[in-house]
Amino acid sequence: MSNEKKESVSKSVIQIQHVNKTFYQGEVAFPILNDVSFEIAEKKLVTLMGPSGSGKSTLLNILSAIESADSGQINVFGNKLFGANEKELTIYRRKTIGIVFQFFHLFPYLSAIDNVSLPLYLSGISKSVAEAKAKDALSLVGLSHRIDFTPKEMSGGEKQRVSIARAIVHQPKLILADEPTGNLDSGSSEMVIKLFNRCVKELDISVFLVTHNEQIGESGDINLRMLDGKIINK
Ligand SMILES: Nc1ncnc2c1ncn2[C@@H]1O[C@H](COP(=O)(O)OP(=O)(O)OP(=O)(O)O)[C@@H](O)[C@H]1O
Repeated sequence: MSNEKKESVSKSVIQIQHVNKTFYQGEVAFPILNDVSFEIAEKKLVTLMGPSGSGKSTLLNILSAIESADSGQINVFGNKLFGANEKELTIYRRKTIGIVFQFFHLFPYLSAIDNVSLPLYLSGISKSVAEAKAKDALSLVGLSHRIDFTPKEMSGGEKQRVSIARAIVHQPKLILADEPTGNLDSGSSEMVIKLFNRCVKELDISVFLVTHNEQIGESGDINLRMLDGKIINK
């Protein structure tokens, strides 16, 4: 192996090798991921585009440890997901990743600061420390003036910024986002993408996002394309 090759492998923080996933309806098999392999270096904004049904969310759900692969190797920041037990996956979800959803998944009757601090609090951090960290995260996404507002009192863009604050509050290594701008107007979408770029450049958090938006899909450091359960560019 050349030095150059060694260097690129050692700096890869997402390594996916020969991943397969099939869903079944009764006896009928639907292969969704077909021998997916790729590697991503650290501190990158990665976009993933592809036609509806091509397997993007399935791949993201596997990286999020929401779904498991049928076979293959999945190594994310040193966490080997394939074959990991539930305890290891819980620690991975708590420490290594933050998730951002298209429809925010915030508690509608809790304030922004409670939405962001709750996961920390539930993981055993004291309420005062959790709230201090949540305030910092909300300040980072430009919502210091909205910490006591509930999602019901916020715009879509503000709600997505709260969910980004929740995703970064525990200082994860990787944000996984499924259509994070799919429910937003163009101004709010731009702000969300700018925030993700700041996560990469200022906080050293990698971002892996699925999008249907061509412009966003071209704007990453790495722009992957999926077709029929395969990554067709790397
Ligand atoms: N839990 C499941 N059980 C059965 N089939 C599933 C399951 N999850 C996804 N599928 C099927 O797998 C295929 C790929 O779904 P997936 O959500 O990964 O595609 P996608 O590329 O993200 O599509 P979209 O852009 O429409 O969100 C679809 O045909 C879907 O119906």
